[in-house]
Amino acid sequence: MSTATLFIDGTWVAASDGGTREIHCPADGTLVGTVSEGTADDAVAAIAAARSAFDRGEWAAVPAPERGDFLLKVAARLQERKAEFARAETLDTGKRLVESEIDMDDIIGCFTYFGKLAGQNQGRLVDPGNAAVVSRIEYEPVGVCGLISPWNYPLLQSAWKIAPALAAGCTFVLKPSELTPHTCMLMMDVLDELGLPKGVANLVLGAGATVGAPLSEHVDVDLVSFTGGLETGKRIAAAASATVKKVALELGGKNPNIVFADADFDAALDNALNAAFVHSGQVCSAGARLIVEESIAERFTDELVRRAQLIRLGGPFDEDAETGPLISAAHRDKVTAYVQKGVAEGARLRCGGTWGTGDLEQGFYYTPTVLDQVERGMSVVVDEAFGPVVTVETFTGEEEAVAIGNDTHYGLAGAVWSQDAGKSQRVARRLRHGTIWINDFHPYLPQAEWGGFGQSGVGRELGPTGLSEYQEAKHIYHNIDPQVTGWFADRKEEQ
Ligand SMILES: NC(=O)c1ccc[n+]([C@@H]2O[C@H](COP(=O)([O-])OP(=O)(O)OC[C@H]3O[C@@H](n4cnc5c(N)ncnc54)[C@H](O)[C@@H]3O)[C@@H](O)[C@H]2O)c1
Ligand SMILES: C[N+](C)(C)CC=O
Repeated sequence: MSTATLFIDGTWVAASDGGTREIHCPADGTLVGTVSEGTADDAVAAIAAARSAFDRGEWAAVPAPERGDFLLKVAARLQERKAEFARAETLDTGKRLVESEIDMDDIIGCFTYFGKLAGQNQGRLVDPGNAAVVSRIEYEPVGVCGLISPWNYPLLQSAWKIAPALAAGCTFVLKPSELTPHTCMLMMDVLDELGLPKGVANLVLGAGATVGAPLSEHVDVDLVSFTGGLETGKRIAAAASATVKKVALELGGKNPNIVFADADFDAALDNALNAAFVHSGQVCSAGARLIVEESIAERFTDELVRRAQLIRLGGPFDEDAETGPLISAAHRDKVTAYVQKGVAEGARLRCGGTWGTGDLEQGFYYTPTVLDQVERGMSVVVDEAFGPVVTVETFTGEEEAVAIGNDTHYGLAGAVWSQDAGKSQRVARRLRHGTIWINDFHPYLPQAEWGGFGQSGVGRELGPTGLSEYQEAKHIYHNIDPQVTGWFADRKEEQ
């Protein structure tokens, strides 16, 4: 691709200062491509294009069912180009090709879901209790949206924003992570080739503080929807408050995976590995906090450690590999320091805690890590690792399981493993997290809301609420038989 990789007002342009950035595959350091490194001026130009397109009203005026049809065409085109997209995602992130293919299926499912939902909510009539009044609620697009996404699921997390924004009739400026831009560029290509009016979809690339910040600060942006880390989320919410923007935040998690003694042992164990180590733990909902009932804890942990040591690390196209690298050297340093701090605080390192060796030295591999003998309050129990690190805590009985599972400032997701349906349901209801799986881990559905309690975020993506985030409810109250109210007397005779 050329370095004209910003998409502003329907045109591919280079950064205004000619800046570029090389993207390297984290699995082996190979050069994937060179893209434009946008400036703050580029972000402001993209906002202006989105504002002008919104104010012209072309996209919002398209009837909602037809906007939905457009999303269904996007889904069909993504299906046709699935292999190209999956390969690009894998090269940018280092994740296994099969994972990128699964992500593509989820992305296609997301566009299909919002495509069908778009035409379904045409407002509602309200009974005003007065025969002379027609009162109705209409849902209008919120306006210009700033969409900021992370590197772990670059297109998927962007799709969760793009699809409902377009369904609602909004215009947007998308800013993906500077580390993983390629699939978002391909997405703009699809939207453009399918004829989305110019200025409706805009893409800026570059560092968060430079091209991301204007999306939360600029007065012409009506909503900022952000997925990423807690500290960045706080900065975005604070910046957005100056113009009272709507803010949607999808942040991190420290997600409890609670295993009762009466769980199906093999299924719980296998899923505990998935929960913690899929995508090398770079998943917001990773089950990084394993909480096991005391009576089975030793056997469960021993087996977890044995199995974790068998996990095969490797590059995205290595068919024997089961999980891949971390995203960058800087991130691997962060995970390394995180584990070292935990050990210094008293956690016992049962396995992992090392970098990949041999061929893996070309990439940013970190071995699956299990820490036990941890205490509530230790940094490894409180903070998100966002790497292949799981801590093991123990409990006795339901009360303690719930207390430990809720002992976090986050509240994104969690799981309960038990063959006692009543107990699982009771515990699930009491856990303060946005998603609870019972006897499963990780599935998410486009038709089910996703988001966090506590400091895991504000608002919801997916499901009907995921569309409402991009809409304003307007009440139109029509008095068809206006009368003089007589509230203020007409004192003509006194004048
Ligand atoms: N809740 C969810 O659904 C969900 C999903 C995926 C990832 N996450 C979270 O994302 C985090 C990992 O992603 P990350 O490292 O890319 O996060 P990050 O916060 O570092 O970056 C996310 C995005 O924000 C941009 N950004 C950084 N500073 C900015 C600023 N000042 N203004 C505007 N934009 C700015 C970045 O360039 C990037 O595009 C983890 O904490 C993970 O849990 C959450
Ligand atoms: C939301 N999810 C699970 C797809 C990705 C989180 O990092």
